[in-house]
Amino acid sequence: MSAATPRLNRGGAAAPPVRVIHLGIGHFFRAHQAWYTAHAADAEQWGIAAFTGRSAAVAEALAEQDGLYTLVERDADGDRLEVVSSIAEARSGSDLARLVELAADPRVAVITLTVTESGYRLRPDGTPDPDDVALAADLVELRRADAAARAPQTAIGRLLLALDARRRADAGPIAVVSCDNIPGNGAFLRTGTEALADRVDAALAAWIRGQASFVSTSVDRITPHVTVDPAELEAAGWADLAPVVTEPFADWVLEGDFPAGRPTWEHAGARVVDDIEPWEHRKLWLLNGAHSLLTFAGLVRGLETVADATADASCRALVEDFWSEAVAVLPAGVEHEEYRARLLERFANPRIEHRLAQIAAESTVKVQFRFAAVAERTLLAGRVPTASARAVAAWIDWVLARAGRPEAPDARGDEVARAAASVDPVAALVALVSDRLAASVSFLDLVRAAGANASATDLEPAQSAPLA
Ligand SMILES: NC(=O)c1ccc[n+]([C@@H]2O[C@H](COP(=O)([O-])OP(=O)(O)OC[C@H]3O[C@@H](n4cnc5c(N)ncnc54)[C@H](O)[C@@H]3O)[C@@H](O)[C@H]2O)c1
Ligand SMILES: O=P(O)(O)OC[C@@H](O)[C@@H](O)[C@H](O)[C@H](O)CO
Repeated sequence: MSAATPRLNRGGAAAPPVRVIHLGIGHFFRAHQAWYTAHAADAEQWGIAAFTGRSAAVAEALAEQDGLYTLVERDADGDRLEVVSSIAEARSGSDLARLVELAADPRVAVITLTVTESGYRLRPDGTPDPDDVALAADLVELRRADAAARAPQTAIGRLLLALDARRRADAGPIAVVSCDNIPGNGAFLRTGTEALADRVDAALAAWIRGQASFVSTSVDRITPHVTVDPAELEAAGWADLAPVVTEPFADWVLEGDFPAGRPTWEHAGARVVDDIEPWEHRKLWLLNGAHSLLTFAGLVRGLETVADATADASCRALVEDFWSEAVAVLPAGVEHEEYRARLLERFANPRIEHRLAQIAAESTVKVQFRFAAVAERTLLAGRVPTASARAVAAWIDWVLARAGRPEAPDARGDEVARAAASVDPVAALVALVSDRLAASVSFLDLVRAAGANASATDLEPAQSAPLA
């Protein structure tokens, strides 16, 4: 950066007033919810106080530039740069005093979250795992008599701290909006939050049941974790410590109530619907399911990006077959042909370097929500789930090939390692994602026929060599 290039700043102008709290300042939040909020018709009334989930680094970078950052919309034939101005404050997640202060402010109307699927630390049905040590430690924190001394570490622990502050301040109802790729994310988060609140304080649990609205969302914008060349920004006239690259496409579908109001996100194209399930299934199965399948099949073939795997005929055939099986269990009336065609274009964008290794993280929960969900419904419909069995086989082949290599984090990694080392790894791994499928001998046969029939101990080291 040249000494003369100014860092982004508001030039003394005020940021919009904080009316939204966000937990988890990742790439996606900055490409999606913060962008929608900046494009609301009433954007000047809706500032976001964004808190990190773990490291404070991005909050420190944003704080140095008044919360502003560059969103680079990367199309196949060029970049479009935009400075997004909706983050009024960026804070470390450990700044609990500010979180509590804001949650107790009646002007704050919405709490959004992007903390990844595993960041909720909940089981797939939303219930907390009684053996989760981090949640157990947060329950101890949240029960401390001295409210000011409570210091929960998990995302849901901090959400409970915020909701309790609001209750104690009698600041009125609030909407809680999960924006992670989890089916029924609103009900999922409500189940976990209420169950944990029951174990903290009956008054808090009752308040949450009466005053907190849990909104479900389907969120869509491919946002890879890539860096931006500082020279590109310098050429535009500014320097930025926290730019984000995303695709031009964006979609947001929401179902639920906002009892204290919300930005007019529909001004930027968001849709509020009565029943989100069809939209959510279409997006999670077709887009995220295909991303996961391209990842497992692509990595074992030595491929590195979504665009590379999409261009590979064998990976593409797996995806097309999985799509055909998945659309057969989508509710009637959900458009899918144009959606599939558009997905292929989005995946093939050669300038979006979406690394398969990024999507490989937390694979177990994704296989459960994406492949196993389609296989179970196909069986229930009386059909043979050949394509979703192939998808599960691709996951198992990838798991077995990378045995002992911990590159892709997985909250269930220990269970996966035990299953992979068992005498029947196919049955044991399928049991991790679906009891129903594990009990189906014909499904296990389909998975084995698709290629997932190695035992972890049979693998030669060379088989794991091409993996990212
Ligand atoms: N990147 C995308 O294309 C995309 C698109 C749609 C939805 N999403 C959803 O957004 C999520 C985040 O994606 P991203 O690209 O922003 O990732 P990221 O790595 O840039 O950010 C993840 C955020 O989650 C927080 N986090 C992670 N683990 C946590 C934990 N255990 N407890 C609390 N906070 C935790 C991190 O601190 C960070 O703020 C995804 O997991 C997915 O559910 C992402
Ligand atoms: O970590 P995941 O698998 O939930 O998400 C990885 C990508 O599939 C995802 O980030 C997509 O790019 C996104 O869901 C597009 O809207």
